[in-house]
Amino acid sequence: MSDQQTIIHNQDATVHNKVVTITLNPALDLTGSLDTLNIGSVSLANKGSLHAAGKGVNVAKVLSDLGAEVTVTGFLGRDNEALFCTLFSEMNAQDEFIRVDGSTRINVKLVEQDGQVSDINFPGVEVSEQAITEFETCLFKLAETHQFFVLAGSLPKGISPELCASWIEKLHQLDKKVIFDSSRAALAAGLDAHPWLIKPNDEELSEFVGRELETPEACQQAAQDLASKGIENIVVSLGAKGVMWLSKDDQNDALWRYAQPPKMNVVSTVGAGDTLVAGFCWGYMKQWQAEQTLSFATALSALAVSQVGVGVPSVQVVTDLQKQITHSNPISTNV
Ligand SMILES: Nc1ncnc2c1ncn2[C@@H]1O[C@H](COP(=O)(O)OP(=O)(O)OP(=O)(O)O)[C@@H](O)[C@H]1O
Ligand SMILES: O=P(O)(O)OC[C@@]1(O)O[C@H](CO)[C@@H](O)[C@@H]1O
Repeated sequence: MSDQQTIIHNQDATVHNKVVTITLNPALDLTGSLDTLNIGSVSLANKGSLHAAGKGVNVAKVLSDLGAEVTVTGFLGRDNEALFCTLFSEMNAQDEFIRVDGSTRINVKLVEQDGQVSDINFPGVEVSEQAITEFETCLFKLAETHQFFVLAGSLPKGISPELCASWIEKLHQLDKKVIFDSSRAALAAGLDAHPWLIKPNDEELSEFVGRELETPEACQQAAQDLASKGIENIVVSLGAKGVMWLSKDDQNDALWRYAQPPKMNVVSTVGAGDTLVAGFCWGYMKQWQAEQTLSFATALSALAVSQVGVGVPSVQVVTDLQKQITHSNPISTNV
């Protein structure tokens, strides 16, 4: 890493320990483990679990395990909030979720013995105008005392992609670091709102650019097209193949870094992307050098696939895994 890149990565002098995660459409994840899923007939689950989740909640759990002071917000159904409240209290998180009428959705995750996961994600509760106003007040109050915001997951009924994008833009105008991880229309609208870091997976990137991305070079080209929108960090996750990260240096040159995890014993990949996001956020909060952030986040996410649900069972295991991450040379081109 050149001195200049180190300076760019470390340009914020303050070390941060506080972060806000925003989950507009949280979920209770009902995970069932099966030998094989029989589509169109009966499948028997060997075991099951129900836990509080949703992308931003998962990111919050990982950051909290790492030692961050986490505030969680978004919209939560009043009728089945108990598992969320228990989790937030275990995490010692500040609960700023706006309560809305109805029940938070239950998403079904069917994990087969070979690690393949079938996700059935439901739409979620309807959010009223009044709840939106309450949320906006809460969000911009939190902006008075926080620098890092992670907005992750899909949108519930009542929140348009444009409204979500307007929150990202406003946080950007306030000079906040917004990490944005969504998909489909929400991702498309949010990309024009100057998020500071995005983490599409290769499929989401392909859907956004409207073409197949069969090689790392094709993914890189698509990400470079996005960089022209003024997004500082584009992290493309590639499942078992690892991570590609595009950032810019002072000369407006694109700088690519790549990290590949070792082969893992896959139990469930649900939440691996959220764990990667949390790892990047933590590296920035701790002002680590870029290579350290990348290898840590990659190791953290690789470890996540060896368990059901998210969380950091041992930082030592992450550190050991970090030593097994391989990197290719960064590619430097003009954006
Ligand atoms: N089979 C695997 N083996 C090792 N590491 C993995 C595996 N799958 C995922 N990872 C790690 O987790 C990261 C995120 O995974 P992935 O690209 O599947 O994200 P995602 O599609 O956003 O995941 P999610 O299921 O949480 O939405 C990868 O970049 C990689 O570092
Ligand atoms: O419908 P969204 O918000 O895109 O995704 C929701 C979700 O699949 O994401 C998490 C895993 O990343 C799960 O905990 C949750 O069920």
